[in-house]
Amino acid sequence: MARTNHHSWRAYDPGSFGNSMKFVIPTGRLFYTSLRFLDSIGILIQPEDRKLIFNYNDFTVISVKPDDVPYFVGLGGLGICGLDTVMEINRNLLMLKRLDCSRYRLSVISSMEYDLEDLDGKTVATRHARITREFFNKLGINIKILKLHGALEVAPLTGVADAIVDIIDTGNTIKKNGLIEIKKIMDINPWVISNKRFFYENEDEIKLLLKGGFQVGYI
Ligand SMILES: Nc1ncnc2c1ncn2[C@@H]1O[C@H](COP(=O)(O)OP(=O)(O)OP(=O)(O)O)[C@@H](O)[C@H]1O
Ligand SMILES: O=P(O)(O)OC[C@H]1O[C@H](OP(=O)(O)OP(=O)(O)O)[C@H](O)[C@@H]1O
Repeated sequence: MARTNHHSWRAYDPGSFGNSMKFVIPTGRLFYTSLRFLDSIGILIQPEDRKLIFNYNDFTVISVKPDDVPYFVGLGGLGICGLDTVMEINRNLLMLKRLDCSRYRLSVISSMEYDLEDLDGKTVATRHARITREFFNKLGINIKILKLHGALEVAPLTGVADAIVDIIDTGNTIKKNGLIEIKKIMDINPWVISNKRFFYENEDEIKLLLKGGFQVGYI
């Protein structure tokens, strides 16, 4: 297929490996983790301030906001993304390889020593509305969800919400703000993910690229 501009998804043929394979990585905390992983499989990217698209041999590496990685990978190619983001945004992707280099957890957090049942009828603020709804639904606990985009810790401290569902890494943020982890919902590792069609059309090459020995699974 003729390829006029390999930066454009329109010109991208997910069925053909090799000639400019897309690898979508997140900006933010996982950016350098992603570059280290790419380095380990032979894709050497030199980061540059404000630069979002990088080329290395047959690869085009594209950095987008973490929440947009599943969308771009859904169009074709491979990517790196936190498990929570895949579950929140697009579950129709393949989880190829778990990267054990770093780990977060997603937890229910509040300023009070609530039991989960105490949150029945209360408001929970989160960026992870889908995961939060499913978690409380499974327990038969009715909550109102307030969708916020960051600095969630402010919500229980100002009375805007009774609890939050948010990421904990070192625990410094909740400690600094006098908040308590009530219950862990899930551990979050970064994963190498793939568009399904792209994977099955290029399975051997991708396995070789990722050095094999990994499980292909659905969530
Ligand atoms: N150490 C980690 N382990 C696992 N997943 C991570 C880790 N760091 C970040 N993530 C993933 O990245 C997502 C967004 O994290 P981050 O805090 O980097 O976003 P952001 O602040 O919106 O990014 P940006 O700085 O570009 O605005 C998380 O929801 C999680 O999926
Ligand atoms: O346990 P810690 O190591 O303190 O990390 C947890 C904090 O990190 C994330 O926010 P981030 O820094 O991405 O900023 P945000 O609030 O704008 O999302 C998360 O939402 C917590 O606020």
